[in-house]
Amino acid sequence: MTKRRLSERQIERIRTIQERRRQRLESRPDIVLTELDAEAEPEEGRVVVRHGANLAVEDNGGHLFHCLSRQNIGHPVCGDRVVWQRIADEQGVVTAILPRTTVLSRPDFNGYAKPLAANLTRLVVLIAPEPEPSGYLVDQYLVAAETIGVEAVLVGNKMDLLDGAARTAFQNRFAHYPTIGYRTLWISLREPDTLATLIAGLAGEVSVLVGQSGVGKSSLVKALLPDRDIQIGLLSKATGLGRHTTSAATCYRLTGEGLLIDSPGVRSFRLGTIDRAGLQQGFREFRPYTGQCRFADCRHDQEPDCAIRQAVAEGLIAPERLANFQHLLGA
Ligand SMILES: Nc1nc2c(ncn2[C@@H]2O[C@H](COP(=O)(O)OP(=O)(O)OP(=O)(O)O)[C@@H](O)[C@H]2O)c(=O)[nH]1
Ligand SMILES: [Zn+2]
Repeated sequence: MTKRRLSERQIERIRTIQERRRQRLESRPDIVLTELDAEAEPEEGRVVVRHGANLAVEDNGGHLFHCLSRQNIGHPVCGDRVVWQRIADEQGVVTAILPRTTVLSRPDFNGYAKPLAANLTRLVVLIAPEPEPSGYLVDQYLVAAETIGVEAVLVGNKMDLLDGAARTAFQNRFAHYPTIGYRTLWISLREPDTLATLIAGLAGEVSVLVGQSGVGKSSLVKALLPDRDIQIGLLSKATGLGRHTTSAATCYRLTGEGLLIDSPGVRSFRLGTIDRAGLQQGFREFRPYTGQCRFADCRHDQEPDCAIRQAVAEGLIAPERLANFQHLLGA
C-alpha cells in the first residue's frame, strides 16, 4: 500500500489545528499537561469528592490524593472506582473509570441524565410524622431504587413524637412496604438507642439518604457521622478546595466500614422521566402480573380483565400503590 503524500497546504492546516488544540489545552487549568511519572504504577482507588474538575481519590490504603482527570475518559463522579497514577506526593491523574455497578443521576437542563454518584448499594428513604409524609414521594423513591438497582430501606424518624395508638396508626399506614420486601425501620434521633439496627444495616454498603425537607436528613447525617467535620477537613486539605467540598457530592466513611454519599444534590434527587414498562417494573409487587391483563398496554384503570386491579380487589396489592402508579403514569 502506498502512503498518500500530504500537500504543503494540508500539512500547514494540520499544524494550525494542532497549535490551536495546544493553546486550548493550556488555557484549561483543569486539564493536566504534566507527563505521567513513567515509574508510577497505575493504582485503583475511589473518587470521594468531585468538585468541578478537582477530585479527591482515596487509595486502597485510605490515603487521599488530589487528582485531575485525563481527558476523554468520561466524567468521574463521587463513588466511582477509578484507575489513577501518582504524579507527585499527594497528587495524581485519573486515567480510567472502572465499570459502575449503579449510577444515581438527574436530568440536566437539556434533559440528559447527569450522573451524581456511582456504585451505591442503598437508598435510605426517610419519612417522619412531621412533615406529613407523602406516599406518592415514597413510591417515586422506591421506583427510582428499583430502576437504579439499589436496595431501598424505609426509615420512619421522629417516632418520639408519637405514642400508643398514634404510633401504631402511623406505622400501619406503611405496613404494605415490609409485606412487599422493603425493610422498614422506626427511629428517633432524640433516642439514640433506636439507631442500632439502621447503623448495622449500613455496614459494608454505599448509602445515600433522601426524603422531603424537614424529615431529619441533616440530623441523621450528624448522628451517623460524628466525625464529619474532621472528614471534611481532611478532604478539603486533599483537594485544596477549602470548605467548598460540602456542596460537592462527598463520600464519607461510616464507623462500621460503610460509606455514605451526601450532598445537597444527592439529597434532593428525584425520579426522572420513565416509560410505562419501566414504571411497572419499578412497582416490584406488580411484576408477577406482567402480561396477565387483557390489554398489553393496560393502565390498570378502567380496562376489563385487569390482573392488577384483580390483585388489589383480592388484597394482594395495596390500593395506594396502584393509585400512585396511575398518578406517576399520568405525570
Ligand atoms: N422530635 C424530633 N425532632 C427531630 C428528630 N430528628 C430531627 N428532628 C428535628 O426536625 C427538624 C428538621 O431536621 P433536619 O435534620 O434539618 O431535616 P432535613 O431533612 O435535613 O431538612 P432539609 O435540610 O430542609 O432537607 C429539626 O428541627 C430537627 O431538630 C427526631 O427524631 N425527633
Ligand atoms: Zn391491568
